[in-house]
Amino acid sequence: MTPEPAAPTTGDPGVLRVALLGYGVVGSQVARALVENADDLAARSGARLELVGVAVRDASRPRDGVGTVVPASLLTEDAEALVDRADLVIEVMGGLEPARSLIRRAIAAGASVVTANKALLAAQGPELFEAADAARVDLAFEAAVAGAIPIVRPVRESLAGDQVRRVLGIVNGTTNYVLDQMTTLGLDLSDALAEAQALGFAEADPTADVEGYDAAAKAAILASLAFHTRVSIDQVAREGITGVTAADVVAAATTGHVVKLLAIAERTAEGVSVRVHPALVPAAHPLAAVHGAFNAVFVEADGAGPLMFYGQGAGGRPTASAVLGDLVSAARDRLSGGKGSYESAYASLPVLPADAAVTRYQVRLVVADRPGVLAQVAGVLADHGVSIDAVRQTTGEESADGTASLLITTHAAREASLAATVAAVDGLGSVHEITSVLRVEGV
Ligand SMILES: NC(=O)C1=CN([C@@H]2O[C@H](COP(=O)(O)OP(=O)(O)OC[C@H]3O[C@@H](n4cnc5c(N)ncnc54)[C@H](O)[C@@H]3O)[C@@H](O)[C@H]2O)C=CC1
Ligand SMILES: N[C@@H](CC=O)C(=O)O
Ligand code: NA
Repeated sequence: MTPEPAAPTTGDPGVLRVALLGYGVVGSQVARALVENADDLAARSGARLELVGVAVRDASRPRDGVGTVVPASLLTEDAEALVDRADLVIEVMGGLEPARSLIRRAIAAGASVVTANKALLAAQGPELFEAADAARVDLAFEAAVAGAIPIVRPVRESLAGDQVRRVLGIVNGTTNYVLDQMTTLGLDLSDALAEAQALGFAEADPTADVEGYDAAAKAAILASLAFHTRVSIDQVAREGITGVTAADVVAAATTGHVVKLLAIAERTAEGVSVRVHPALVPAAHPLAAVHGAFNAVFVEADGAGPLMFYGQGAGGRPTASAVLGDLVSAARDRLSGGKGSYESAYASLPVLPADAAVTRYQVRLVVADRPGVLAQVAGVLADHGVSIDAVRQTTGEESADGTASLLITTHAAREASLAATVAAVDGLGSVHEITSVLRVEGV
């Protein structure tokens, strides 16, 4: 039997009660907009969106905007009680718990939920979506992927009649900011990361950014939507940017590339492949021009062809914009007695292992500078079925220590073949060091 649609519970059909869970970088901007733009939001929603409380860990701590924009009396440390008296719940506290339990509690009570929490959705999304579907309430999450950029809605709704083949992009603002500062200003990773944290781009634990977990969560969400298949974060092949050195960034520039952390989700004949890793992108590619905390996502679909989405992927106000868009939609759905779009996982495609991915590579190595070494290295690649596209010697023939630096670019090869090849090359007596192995994308 279809459950009855959830209905506003205030008793006043002209008011919807909004609970805000979290008053950090994003939550403080959401609260500000709810108060300052109340009339516009009411006109667009069809009801006043009344902020009835803000859950924080320590209500006595002074905070920007509290006591001026937001009445201090709205702050509470009792998130459960707050959820129990809301029609719409905004979860911007982050983390798995208590966010998950509070969202479950809200849904069970018939409230609609808006969240920016990609870590939670990529780990436990299916359970939450099923609960929301059963209760016929919205669980909206545009802010969870690429901040302000409308990407969740286009992939889930606008492309629902098409066949998406590939999603590729920059989906983490912090790492893009860090790599950009390393490339353009020569900053080191830790200094650039400290700046990104100060600007409010990074996660509470920035390891999630620099080790690629945040991008992997977003890749899992996008792949799930694009391919109508459940993909969880642990099915995403992940490599962060902590292994990217200043020398990699400089070497990339000498070959006309920039280093970017990419998220790639592809539909292949065998299933779905989802990966996150640093990659060399040609300097002329549009992704190379994505600077600071901006994000960009390319989507390729059979009918639509190529699509490109670009904008601010992190930061309080941009992310709050996505949260508020979802809030207005959820309010409208509620007032019309229905629920917005459903998540669909009907295709249930197999999610392929990491080593099935196929891509091009650039390998930098230091070898003994003597005749026959290049042929030896090339032979190892050939033995493993990895074909060479170009070889470049990057130190002159008169190098003082008798070594030469080589830069080998391969044609597309399977990840597994490349890994075996690199191990075999590393074992050659004439090879002193493999300096870096980076994938090449966007060619
Ligand atoms: N900062 C950004 O640019 C973006 C953040 N997000 C997501 O938005 C969410 C919030 O991020 P930020 O605002 O940056 O984090 P934040 O760390 O600045 O703020 C989190 C807030 O939640 C509160 N909080 C955490 N646990 C709590 C608990 N158990 N009880 C009560 N309050 C609690 C904290 O005290 C803090 O006020 C996260 O899920 C994040 O991944 C999504 C897109 C962009
Ligand atoms: N830490 C994230 C915030 C937005 O999702 C990022 O840097 O992209
Ligand atoms: Na978004």
